[in-house]
Amino acid sequence: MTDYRDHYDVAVIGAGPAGTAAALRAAELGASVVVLEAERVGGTCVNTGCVPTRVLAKTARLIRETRNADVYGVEVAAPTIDWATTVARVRQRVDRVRSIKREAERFAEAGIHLIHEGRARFADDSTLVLDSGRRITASSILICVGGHSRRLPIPGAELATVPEHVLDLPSLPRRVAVIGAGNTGAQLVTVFSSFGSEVTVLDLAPRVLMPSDPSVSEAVASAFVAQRIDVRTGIDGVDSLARASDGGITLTWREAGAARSSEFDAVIMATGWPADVEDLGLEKAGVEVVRSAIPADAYFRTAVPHIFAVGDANGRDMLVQAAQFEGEAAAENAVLGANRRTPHHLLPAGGFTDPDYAGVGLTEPEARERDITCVVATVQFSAVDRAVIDDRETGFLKLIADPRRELILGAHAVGENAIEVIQSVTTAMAAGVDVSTLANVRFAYPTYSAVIGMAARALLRQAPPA
Ligand SMILES: Cc1cc2nc3c(=O)[nH]c(=O)nc-3n(C[C@H](O)[C@H](O)[C@H](O)COP(=O)(O)OP(=O)(O)OC[C@H]3O[C@@H](n4cnc5c(N)ncnc54)[C@H](O)[C@@H]3O)c2cc1C
Ligand SMILES: NC(=O)c1ccc[n+]([C@@H]2O[C@H](COP(=O)([O-])OP(=O)(O)OC[C@H]3O[C@@H](n4cnc5c(N)ncnc54)[C@H](O)[C@@H]3O)[C@@H](O)[C@H]2O)c1
Repeated sequence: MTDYRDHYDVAVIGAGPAGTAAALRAAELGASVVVLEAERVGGTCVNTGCVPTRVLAKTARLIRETRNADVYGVEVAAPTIDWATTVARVRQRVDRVRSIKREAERFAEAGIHLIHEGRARFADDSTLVLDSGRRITASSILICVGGHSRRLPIPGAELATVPEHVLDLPSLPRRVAVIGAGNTGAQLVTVFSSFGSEVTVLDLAPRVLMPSDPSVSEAVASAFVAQRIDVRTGIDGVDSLARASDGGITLTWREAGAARSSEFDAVIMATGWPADVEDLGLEKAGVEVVRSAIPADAYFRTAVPHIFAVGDANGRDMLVQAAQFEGEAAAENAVLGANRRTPHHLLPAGGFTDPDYAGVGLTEPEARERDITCVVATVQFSAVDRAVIDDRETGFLKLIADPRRELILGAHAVGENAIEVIQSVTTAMAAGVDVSTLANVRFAYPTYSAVIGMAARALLRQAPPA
């Protein structure tokens, strides 16, 4: 039986990517560490986020490829989705990924106590109380609680499905509305459209994937329209959901000053990701919440210096790769009293729509705001042999560099393997590779990453700014 203590050097609330990385690093530095997890270890990413979404994206890819197989002389019957099997496959892959991550075993091997006794809440700035009643005190507390989806505060919101519960839909919906065209919503749009559902996507923002480079938003939205997805961006607001007489859901929204409504079998609300702070008792610890997240400084310290907010909880870069390096840095700052920061400008990210998209670094508007003379080159996938060979000509890579072409400031891609292409550019950026070195790298033939060399050479060909 585990011999739990009353006091630890470090208490970590949440065993997602942030909490796991933080706890392992703190233990490596010699701290006594406890991890308090209310649900399954692994957090959003593996249980309800990235991993299930990626399995759905693979399923979507399979059905699209099967539909086109006859072009290659492969004769197959028109494919359809067996929803129960699709859901079972997602769950099976999630379990398999969980089995290789082995968080609980790694904690045990590192001497970390993992306590599963419900949710943790602050009683004061050094004391946490679990649902079971157990009290834990710690010299440093790392809040790694992640977030949860947001239901709009409108009548009938309870009829909507939030992204974490998409797999609980009883059957594949014929008509789907996705509210919110961020990373989560856009990917679900592609999944359901590929599965054969009629999809409408609505967003208050003027374009899909609003934080991405505008060229990415434009390309993904054009592809959606070509796939007969009803794209409604820049709407004035969503008003209500109501049960329709046929058992469906009537969604009412305002657009261009007029009220509109339509019926759907499922309405998915992918409208944001507030931190999971509602019942955390933060006020008892003197920690504030601003715009649904816990403000933290560059070293992840909250206003209370021995309490840190890490990963999705601080609302900064809600990505696994950010959560992990923030967790490690925060652990070092907590245990060693260090001031370690993290390289947030080098965070590649993307999603599996049709076509895929990805980006790293500054968008073109951000780069131009800093220096209007920055140089930009875009190479279309239709000029890349491998993309033509594979019939994947839709897409591009955009590279942005400083006027002297010494630094790559950003890279944005749409198309097949966009994320892998962007990852290679990220490696070059992390290594401080200048554009002429990148232009001279040899790329294997025929590859998608060859587009990187082409874009680098295109950047060099541009006239220097006057
Ligand atoms: C649909 C979807 C797809 C995504 N796809 C990607 C992707 O492809 N790539 C990517 O980089 N990111 C993706 N993300 C984002 C990614 O999942 C998050 O950025 C990441 O999981 C954040 O890690 P975290 O440790 O901060 O929080 P979480 O992973 O959310 O973990 C928080 C943990 O804290 C626990 N907890 C919360 N409150 C308490 C409490 N009071 N007491 C005890 N335990 C508590 C929770 O149970 C949970 O296990 C996706 C997100 C979603 C929703
Ligand atoms: N592949 C990935 O890397 C990945 C995947 C999913 C999520 N994430 C991350 O998780 C976080 C949450 O992502 P998300 O997509 O769930 O949320 P988000 O906040 O990024 O996007 C929510 C979208 O909903 C829209 N919206 C909000 N209120 C609305 C309303 N009333 N009516 C219509 N539209 C409305 C917003 O304009 C926005 O476009 C983000 O930081 C994201 O980067 C990453």
